[in-house]
Amino acid sequence: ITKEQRALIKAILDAYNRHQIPQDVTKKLLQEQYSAEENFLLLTEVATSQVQVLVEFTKNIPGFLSLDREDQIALLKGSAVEAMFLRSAQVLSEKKPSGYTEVLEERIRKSGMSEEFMTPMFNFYKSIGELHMTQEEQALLTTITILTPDRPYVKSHEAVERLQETMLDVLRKLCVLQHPQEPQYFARLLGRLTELRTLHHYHVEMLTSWKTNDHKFTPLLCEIWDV
Ligand SMILES: Nc1ccc(C(=O)O[C@H]2C[C@H]3CC[C@@H]2C3)cc1
Repeated sequence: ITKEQRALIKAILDAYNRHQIPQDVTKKLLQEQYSAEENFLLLTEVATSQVQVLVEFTKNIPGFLSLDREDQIALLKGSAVEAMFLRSAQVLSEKKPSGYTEVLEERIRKSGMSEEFMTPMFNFYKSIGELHMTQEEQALLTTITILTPDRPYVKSHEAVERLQETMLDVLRKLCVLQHPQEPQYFARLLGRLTELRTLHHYHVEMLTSWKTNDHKFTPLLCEIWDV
């Protein structure tokens, strides 16, 4: 790993750790009473807060702000769902003593979300948990998801691809260093990105079913997901 790559890892990890869901949102998850309506409202708050965190994190990805402005928006809109599930999977798989993960899982299960969506989502959470990713790997994998060149409406495909390749190169080297006994570890991480895309598809259906049952979204969620 070169000096520049070490600096890149540090910049991305700092940004990833600096932008987390605010305490007041996680506290609410623990305190509010349980009902499908209340759980849905809390999930809406979690999702909204995760999108805000995602936007702030993305702005700190070295090179992102030098991309074409419209492409920056296209990348954010195209990756929001995947970055959100990646982050919530990482949060849920850290068995924190705060009981936050159990409560979030409980509220997700009782939020009026359809069964057919819940199963793939919790399978994904489990598969992320089994990887025992380091903080750097989590931050880099999220960055790679955001810098996916083939999102809808991305114009300068090559510019995004160059940036993503830089991150993929760093992650590959990091995996070799941090998981020497698992030569396939890097490939397994990238395999999670494929699983994320199927979740993305389920998510669109989940949003539509919530919308048709007149569930309220925040303006930010409506804007980022065009609902
Ligand atoms: N009004 C909405 C509420 C929640 C979501 C959502 O995607 O929730 C995700 C955030 C994390 C908790 C459930 C999943 C993972 C979308 C619209």
